[in-house]
Amino acid sequence: MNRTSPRVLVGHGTENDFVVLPDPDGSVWPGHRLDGALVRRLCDRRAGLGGDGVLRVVRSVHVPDAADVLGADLARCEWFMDHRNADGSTAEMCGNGIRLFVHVLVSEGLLDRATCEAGVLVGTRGGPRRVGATPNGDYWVDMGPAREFGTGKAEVSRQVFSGLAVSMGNPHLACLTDAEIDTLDLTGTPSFDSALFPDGVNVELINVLEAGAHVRLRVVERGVGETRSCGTGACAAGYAALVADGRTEGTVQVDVPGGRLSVEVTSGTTVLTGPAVLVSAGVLCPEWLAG
Ligand SMILES: N[C@@H](CCC[C@H](N)C(=O)O)C(=O)O
Repeated sequence: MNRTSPRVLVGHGTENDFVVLPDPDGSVWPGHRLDGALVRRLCDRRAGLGGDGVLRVVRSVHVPDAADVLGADLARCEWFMDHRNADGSTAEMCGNGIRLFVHVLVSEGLLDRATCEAGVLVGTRGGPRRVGATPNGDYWVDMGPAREFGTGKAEVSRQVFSGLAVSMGNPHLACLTDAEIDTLDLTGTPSFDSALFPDGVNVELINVLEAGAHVRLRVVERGVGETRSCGTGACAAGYAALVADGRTEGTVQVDVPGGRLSVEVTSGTTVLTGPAVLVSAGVLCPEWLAG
């Protein structure tokens, strides 16, 4: 390995796992180098490092499309979460990824702990999001409001589920169901109404454990398949659980296969809180990169 081998980290938020590429000045992974094919290779669980997606840690000024999505907020967001799904597509937002992103900024010495505790604004393709550390080492993210845009259906595991269409920056269909979600086979690709979701959708299947307060969630993510957690999906699920309980505000505990998240919905916003874990750090082998 030589000194020019790109650094790489692997981590997760409630077992929604990511390959993380530190690239503060945008010189290691310019857009054309980190193309869809390379993202798919990195996320391959047998031939690559494995992950539900890739997070490039880069300053906003070095991301060509950041100015388009952030507008005047570009100057307020030093850092940009350049997120890719495992299939190479980009997504507007990633609630688990952004907590890991800020954890990496601190662990790489790119952000001091005190600033992080106060909360730091991070650019995403869904707009700026404030992220901060909690006293117990978890991270909170101000995800913005859950925006409802109708109702829809999806067919998963040969069953049709109805739910609320919710935008958390990215699209979700949050389906409360009495079907025991643990028994469902979620290996297939859901079918859904493409007029309601022209850019695809993340499908949440939700069992209510305590009305408006506690749910269990499984998610089939756009661009990935079933994951062990989805932060934006947890927010959509928490919001749908509150609506089903006749409320639009409250705190919902969301249990996912990979752990537990907390979602606090108020009239103006949604705050997601949960862990971020770094697993390993190293370099990519030039031979592997050369393909
Ligand atoms: N796992 C993420 C969501 C990632 C993006 C999603 N697959 C999409 O395409 O919208 C999360 O934690 O929110």
